Amino acid sequence: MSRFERKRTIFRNKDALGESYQPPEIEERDEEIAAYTDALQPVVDGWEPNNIFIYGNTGVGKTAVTEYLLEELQTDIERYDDVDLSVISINCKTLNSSYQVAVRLVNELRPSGSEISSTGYPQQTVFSKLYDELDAIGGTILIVLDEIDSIGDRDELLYELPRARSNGYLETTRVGVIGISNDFKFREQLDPRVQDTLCERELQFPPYDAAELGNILASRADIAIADDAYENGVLELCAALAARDSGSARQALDLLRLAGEIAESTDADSIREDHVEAARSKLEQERVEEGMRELTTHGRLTLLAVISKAAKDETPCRTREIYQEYLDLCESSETDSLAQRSVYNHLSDLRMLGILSAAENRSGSRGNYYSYSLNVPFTSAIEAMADVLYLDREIKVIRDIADMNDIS
Ligand SMILES: Nc1ncnc2c1ncn2[C@@H]1O[C@H](COP(=O)(O)OP(=O)(O)OP(=O)(O)O)[C@@H](O)[C@H]1O
Repeated sequence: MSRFERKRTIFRNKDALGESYQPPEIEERDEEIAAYTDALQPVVDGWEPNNIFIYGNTGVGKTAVTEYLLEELQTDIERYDDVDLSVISINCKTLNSSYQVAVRLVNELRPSGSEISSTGYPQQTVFSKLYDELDAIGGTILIVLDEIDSIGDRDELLYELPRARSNGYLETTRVGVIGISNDFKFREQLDPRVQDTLCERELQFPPYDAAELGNILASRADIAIADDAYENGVLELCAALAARDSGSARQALDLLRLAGEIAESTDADSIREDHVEAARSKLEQERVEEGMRELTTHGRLTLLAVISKAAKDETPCRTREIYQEYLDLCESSETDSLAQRSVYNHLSDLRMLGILSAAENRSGSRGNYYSYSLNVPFTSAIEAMADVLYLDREIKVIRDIADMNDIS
């Protein structure tokens, strides 16, 4: 028997559950699509395009809907000879200033071999090069800037680009910017003049609920999963778990894909609910581990202090109690401890990462305070910690206490 053999019992087209797959149909976004279509109408009519700003949490279809609609727009517009549309899409994730975004755009537009270097020019020179490239193309150009918040406060390009024509930098070309972001604060932080232009049309994409995620999963499962290869209730469970956590279609699809992989690797004939549960705890653990990789030693010790309180069944608990636990851990691991204020900051970071949750309590004259709990299952948290912290003795004690208290 050969070592590698094809397994196709579970998946018909596994790529259809992957990140780069563009679904042929978009489910559950009719209202957003209608508003988006309306915002794009001037392109069809041959007028100056609107600048559009799309925002919403991660995984709610901002990119998928944009790609889908722009493809339809490009097809439909072929009927009109007097409109010449080009679309340039870039992801700004690794580009954290106007300068870098402008360089990337210039290089996207230039033939290979004549790209410009990413350093060494005055910003206005790069902008002028960009205008030259845009003017050379002519017609209408839509520039999609995904994860636009990465640009930070060096956002001059977002002010200049939409005004380039009225300021005489562009003669023949009409430019529209489509900015996409999952950072709600970004819009507020923009220079008001940038806000006015960039957010000419704003579209918010809300998180999906369980029923919507169920429909998205059902239509994707038709393409991705073999006939009869998932049991009743599996899609609903993936949808419910993702809806409860984030409302993200990406999370729901990831759960289904991983559940399928687990079913496949255990030679099951179909995906069952226990595969979904296993996938959930694996993904959760990955999320905790990913968050923890970013933490400093003291961030990890702070988290371990909360885990230790959870093992004793003493969460939610206040900063001061967590701090005491942290001091004990520092002492037993012979690590110099930080002041309470710093531990407080670590608790906030852990909360931002979604590893901890915090409830605000009112305590009358002494003001409000937070009580913290783990926001992930105890087992995922302690296992992830065991992988990154070399505190075998302390971790074993915490596990024993958790066993005694039936915490899992
Ligand atoms: N309404 C939908 N119908 C079908 N598939 C969807 C829908 N919404 C999202 N998806 C799928 O979910 C995944 C995540 O969607 P997408 O990348 O569009 O999210 P996003 O809002 O752009 O997230 P981020 O802010 O993280 O980039 C993709 O695989 C996409 O195909």
